[in-house]
Amino acid sequence: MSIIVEKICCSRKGRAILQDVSLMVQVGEIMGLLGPNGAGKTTLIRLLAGLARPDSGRICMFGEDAAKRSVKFRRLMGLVPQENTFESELTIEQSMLCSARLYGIANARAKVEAVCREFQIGSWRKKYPEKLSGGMKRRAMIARAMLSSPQVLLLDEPSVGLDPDMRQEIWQAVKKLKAAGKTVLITTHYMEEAEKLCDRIAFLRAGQVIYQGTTAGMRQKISPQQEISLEDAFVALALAGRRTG
Ligand SMILES: Nc1ncnc2c1ncn2[C@@H]1O[C@H](COP(=O)(O)OP(=O)(O)OP(=O)(O)O)[C@@H](O)[C@H]1O
Repeated sequence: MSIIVEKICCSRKGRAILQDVSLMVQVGEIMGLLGPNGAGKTTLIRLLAGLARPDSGRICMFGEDAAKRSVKFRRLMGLVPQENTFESELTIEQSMLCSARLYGIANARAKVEAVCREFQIGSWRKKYPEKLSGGMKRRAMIARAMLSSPQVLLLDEPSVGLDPDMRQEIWQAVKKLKAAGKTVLITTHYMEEAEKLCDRIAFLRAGQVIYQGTTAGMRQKISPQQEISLEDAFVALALAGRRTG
């Protein structure tokens, strides 16, 4: 098992954000985190990345306990957050070189070359982030996260705000990660993305995992007799929460 999340509870300012969240992600799997706004997806990603601590529960990656905050744990995973994190005064290439040196990668320049080739980051790597489209930046962020050769990639809404063309490019990049045997956890509001990209999904609502399985399984669970779209299944699950909550 690549990621094990066991009974995680997390609160902020006295309010429960995640309640008893358990999740298992297999090695080489693309797992999608779905759910309405405010369900707790980003909070879970932040906990997995070691950027915040849960109140209780356990997170393990490849057998390494997150609570230990070890270098080994941090090196297991690469995080691609929602917002652009490239330095505005550095070119993409300079930023990548800085990251590679911070990671202590021996031949930093060669590694940057290799990931740029892998993720088709051409001559535009010499440009400053403000000159690049959202899709280019997002692809470069995925490439940068790969510099330390992590086993697990955490992608927080990687294709939000991108046109269909750019979105497909991001999907290709994510498929490359899977082909390389990486485990990917991805949050998304795009049902097409979940359907086309994710092996399995977990649906969060008000801080709880209420479904874990395939997208087909979720559609079937909501409407066993008649085939419905994933979007309709999503809305039904989200609305059921509003009625009971
Ligand atoms: N540091 C914090 N202090 C107080 N509340 C917080 C904090 N971080 C998150 N929250 C709250 O926790 C809830 C879950 O937020 P989170 O960003 O994890 O949801 P999400 O599922 O990623 O939402 P979205 O789909 O809109 O990105 C929200 O109600 C948010 O306001």
